[in-house]
Amino acid sequence: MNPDSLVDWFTAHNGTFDRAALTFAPIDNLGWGAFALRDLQQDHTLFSLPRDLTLSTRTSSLPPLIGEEDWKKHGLHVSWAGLILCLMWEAAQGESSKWSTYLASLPITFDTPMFWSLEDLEQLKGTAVLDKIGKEQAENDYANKVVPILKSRTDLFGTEHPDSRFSLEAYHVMGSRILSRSFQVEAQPRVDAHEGAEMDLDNSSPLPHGNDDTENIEEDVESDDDDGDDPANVAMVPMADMLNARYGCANAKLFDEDRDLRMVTTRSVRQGEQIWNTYGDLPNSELLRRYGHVDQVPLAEGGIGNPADIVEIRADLVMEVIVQNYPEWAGPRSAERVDWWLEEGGDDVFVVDSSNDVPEEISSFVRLLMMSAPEWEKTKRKSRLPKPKEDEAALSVTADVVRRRLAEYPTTIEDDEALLRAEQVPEKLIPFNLKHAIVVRLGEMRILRGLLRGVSARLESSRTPPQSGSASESRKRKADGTVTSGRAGRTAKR
Ligand SMILES: C[S@@+](CC[C@H](N)C(=O)[O-])C[C@H]1O[C@@H](n2cnc3c(N)ncnc32)[C@H](O)[C@@H]1O
Repeated sequence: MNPDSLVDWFTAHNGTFDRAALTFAPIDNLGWGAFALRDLQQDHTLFSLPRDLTLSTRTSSLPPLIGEEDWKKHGLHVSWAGLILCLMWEAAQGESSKWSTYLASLPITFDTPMFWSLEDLEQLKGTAVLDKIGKEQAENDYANKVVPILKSRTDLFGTEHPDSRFSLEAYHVMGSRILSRSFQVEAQPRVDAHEGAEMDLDNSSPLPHGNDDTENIEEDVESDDDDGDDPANVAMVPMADMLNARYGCANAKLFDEDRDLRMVTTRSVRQGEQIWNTYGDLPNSELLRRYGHVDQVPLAEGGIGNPADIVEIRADLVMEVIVQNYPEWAGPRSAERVDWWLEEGGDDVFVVDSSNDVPEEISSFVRLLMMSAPEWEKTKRKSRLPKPKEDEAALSVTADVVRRRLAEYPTTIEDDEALLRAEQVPEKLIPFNLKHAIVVRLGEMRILRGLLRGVSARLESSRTPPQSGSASESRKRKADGTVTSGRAGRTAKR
């Protein structure tokens, strides 16, 4: 990559670039990055570009050549297949494409799990990454949408199949470029009443690419009133995609104006400082999946990690734990209740953050599965998810779920900490992918351990014997000397 020729190309196509304000330089393990050449005030425009210099299905020369009817007939308006085809098409045009210098500057290799070996992927077991890589879905799209149009329009794509410019490999490379570098750019900028003419690209972080999102995109494309995920809004934005991002470091952002897009400083920047965009302060699992890197910054509680880390817990694991470990608590017809939960808008995955609190959705879901038959009938009639309640049932189930969840990782926290400690010896450098996998799973396991500690402490205090003699306690005392505690009536020996 030659940043000077990129800047020359950019300005020759009506982009503006403040050469006195910023420059690009390579950085160890981050690729290229932007740096301030002098002290900059907040609201300084670093560069700007006209909308027609972005590369999307709206601006590429390919869609008009295929025609709207055929484009839709091949499903190229749904998911990223059409945009990926546009990128392959523009790259195949060589110098005659408006974007040739830009496309030539983009990476062709990636550190994302999409390109990992099966052995490396094993190291991600238990994390939120594995189910979301989307390789199979991308390959289905290629086979079912792209190959048929390649074959039916030999006047455009030639007769040689597979042509390396339109191969599956090229499809994955272009998909990964979109995944790690694209922005959400709407046809007409939204007017933000508070910010006047200048509009913040709220979704300016690059969009995800993969099978998990494809379905959402499909739904949104079909819905007239919400085009938030419309693939036509996904665009490559030359120059804006040269900025790196790190948790809490953002000092610049892309703004969408009537005629152009502008990269503007959002706070003052000192000479020599890196200019950081934001990718939305994502957890390491998402950073790795989309961008192929992880963030490690100093944490408030000590050590390093990513404060945005989260852990996903599947609702079916919670149900499994209740049915297996608490059959006496489980209300009848769990499967019917789960279906109802999903129909009422409940999630099938619960998100745990680093607050050590039981997510309200888990408490609500546990209540639903444990309520008596009459309570269940009443809840159904009201058509409202149960109010979350962090009682003994929710705490006990959560503790068991967390233990089960921790067992899904291939290692323990202690194993991974030992691996990282061993890396202090220079000749014991951990291979790149393994290091990333360790950082992702360690962040997740620490969140789970924090939650388990918090839940165990709260359970312990909820079981502390109350002052004797209260009327309600004597009502709960049983003849066999056990005392029921909590709404689910779990017994505890005194
Ligand atoms: C939008 S591009 C940014 C420009 C990129 N560095 C380049 O050389 O073209 C996103 C890519 O930059 C790299 N990157 C961005 N932020 C990073 C960070 N905090 N740590 C490591 N790599 C980072 C990752 O490879 C990511 O996929």
